[in-house]
Amino acid sequence: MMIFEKAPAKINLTLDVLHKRDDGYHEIEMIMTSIDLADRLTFEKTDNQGITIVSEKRYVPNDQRNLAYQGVALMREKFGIQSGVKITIDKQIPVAAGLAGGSSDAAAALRGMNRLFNLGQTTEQLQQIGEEIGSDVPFCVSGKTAIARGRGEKLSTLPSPPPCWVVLAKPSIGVSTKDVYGNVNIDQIEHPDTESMANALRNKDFHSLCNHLGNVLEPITVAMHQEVDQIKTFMQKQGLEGVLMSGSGPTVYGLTEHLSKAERTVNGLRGFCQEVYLVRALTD
Ligand SMILES: C[C@@](CO)(OP(=O)(O)O)[C@H](O)COP(=O)(O)OP(=O)(O)OC[C@H]1O[C@@H](n2ccc(N)nc2=O)[C@H](O)[C@@H]1O
Ligand SMILES: Nc1ncnc2c1ncn2[C@@H]1O[C@H](COP(=O)(O)OP(=O)(O)O)[C@@H](O)[C@H]1O
Repeated sequence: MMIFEKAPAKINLTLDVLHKRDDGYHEIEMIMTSIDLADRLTFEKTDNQGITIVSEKRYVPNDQRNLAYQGVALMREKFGIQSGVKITIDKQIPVAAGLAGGSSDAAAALRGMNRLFNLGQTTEQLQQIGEEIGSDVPFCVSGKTAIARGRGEKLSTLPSPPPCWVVLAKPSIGVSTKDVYGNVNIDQIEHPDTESMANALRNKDFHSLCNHLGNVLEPITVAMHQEVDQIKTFMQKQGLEGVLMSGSGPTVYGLTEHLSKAERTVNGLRGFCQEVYLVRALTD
């Protein structure tokens, strides 16, 4: 039997840092939403006892560094599963981009193992297991739209955005999430208005949504990499209604209701940025 799981990317509509915790992590409050850009994974039992990863993309790790591998390994350990598992990953989400591609693959692995071995775990139970792998994994188990607190693992669902186009551009630079959080200066933060964003979603108000986008990590990543600002400025000049960096970056996204505007922006971005995508927000 082969199990198929789709693993969508996320973008941050808001990301606020509240304070630094004693465990070294930051207490955050953020609204995330899934987008129609997804990896595709399959899971099947094998006769040997190991975990095998097959991917056409050479930059996807094929051992325990892979978050999907970690998801399968954790489920095998928790439920005493002896059988080997083969994972295939059709990687579509750019890596180390602020789009939670690895976390979404890990979440797909938890769902996939649950189905492959009939483990009967609820979404909440899988989210709890996901916490052990990474802060974004619990959200990715169910995806859609949610506000996340704590380290990112305490979730409440929200209505998804009204239909819109999402233009994504990832400059070819590497950003370390650890370094970005390390440069947060709590006293100088301009906090996003998270409650107004939640209301914009409840009211399906696209313009209010665009006006309340905010990410406190954005100025930190911009200070390290001016390419991020260059993309932001370009998207704004093209008239995209809301423009923001996702997560710790470096991917920048722009939102619009108008396909022609989105396509024009994509064509322009391709002149100076290699990784550009045009997708839709996932609606309820
Ligand atoms: C910024 C966000 C927003 O969604 O996403 P991405 O940019 O990765 O998409 C997340 O908070 C990224 O969480 P995640 O990718 O799981 O980070 P982890 O590997 O758990 O942590 C990497 C490092 O970042 C710092 N870290 C992470 C999360 C957090 N709430 N506070 C922190 O201080 C810690 O120093 C940690 O060692
Ligand atoms: N299945 C996977 N897909 C992508 N990256 C992975 C995966 N497993 C582990 N990684 C590693 O995780 C790191 C973060 O990748 P990713 O989750 O794409 O970034 P982000 O959290 O910024 O969106 C990268 O260094 C990558 O090598």
